[in-house]
Amino acid sequence: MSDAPVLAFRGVVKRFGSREALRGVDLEVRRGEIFGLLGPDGAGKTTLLRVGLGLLEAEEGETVLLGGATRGRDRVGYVPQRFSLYRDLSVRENLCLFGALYGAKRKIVEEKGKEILIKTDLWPFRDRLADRLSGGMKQKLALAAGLMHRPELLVLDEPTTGVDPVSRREFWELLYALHEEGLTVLVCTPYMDEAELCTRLGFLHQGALLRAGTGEELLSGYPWRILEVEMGGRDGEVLRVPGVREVNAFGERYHLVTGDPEEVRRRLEASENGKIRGVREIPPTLEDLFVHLAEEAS
Ligand SMILES: Nc1ncnc2c1ncn2[C@@H]1O[C@H](COP(=O)(O)OP(=O)(O)OP(=O)(O)O)[C@@H](O)[C@H]1O
Repeated sequence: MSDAPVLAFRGVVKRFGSREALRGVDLEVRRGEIFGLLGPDGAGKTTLLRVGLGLLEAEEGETVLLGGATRGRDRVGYVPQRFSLYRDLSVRENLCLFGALYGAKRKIVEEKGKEILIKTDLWPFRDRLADRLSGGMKQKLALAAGLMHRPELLVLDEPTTGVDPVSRREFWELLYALHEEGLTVLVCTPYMDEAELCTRLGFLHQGALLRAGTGEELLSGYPWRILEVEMGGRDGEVLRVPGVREVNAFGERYHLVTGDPEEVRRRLEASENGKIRGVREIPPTLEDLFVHLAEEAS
């Protein structure tokens, strides 16, 4: 049964009153992957994780955690979105508390805590109050707490939201190191750059899973081509020549979505717009794909 999914959702529907937060989600998270659940605020990511962990009950469908093992939840580490640690306890005290909650003996808890604090580079800060840690360190401590009972599956809800870029990178390096050691990871994020770090991805939009697959698989299904235009100034409107389906701004660079880049390039050149500094075709990104899927679904 080793290739049975670690977590499976089948036709899951979750309603809050008349609002359908999950609309028939089918998804499998397999052992050994870093599965990234992507979607904007309100897409249903947190709800899906909670249903998967049995913290919320779905109205329809089923979820199977670790093949339906009894006490399966004890084999999962959950790092919720909001900081869930005790601010008036030190880093080490927080970890010991989490370890004790899982019933391990004090000596084992302390040894395990030390090992995890070293692994997460928090050992030098072990006596600092949790409240006095930076945002990035708080998130690492929340992660450390989620590891205290040696889970097989680690579930993280937007762990790097509001964390600075350097700490975000460090956090992902840590996730990779844990993954190398055999941990399966399910992480949800609104950040497209983090999507590229996952081994497989699912796009959630208004409670529906639009697609799942590796980045490569997903991008191979993108039906359009992208022209990137460098502009001297911000004026995307002048780029709406015939043949352009969409204009997306990235600062002073614009991505034009089109089925015919050669024709659009000719038209832009013929327009003799002095602000256009350069036009080149680039491969579509996951962000281009997600915008496309979201529009198609709306
Ligand atoms: N306890 C609740 N009661 C009522 N509505 C809820 C509840 N929890 C979530 N919702 C609604 O369900 C939808 C999905 O919310 P969810 O928190 O799962 O989204 P999300 O993708 O995790 O976004 P965010 O990043 O904002 O948390 C939203 O419309 C939200 O308002």
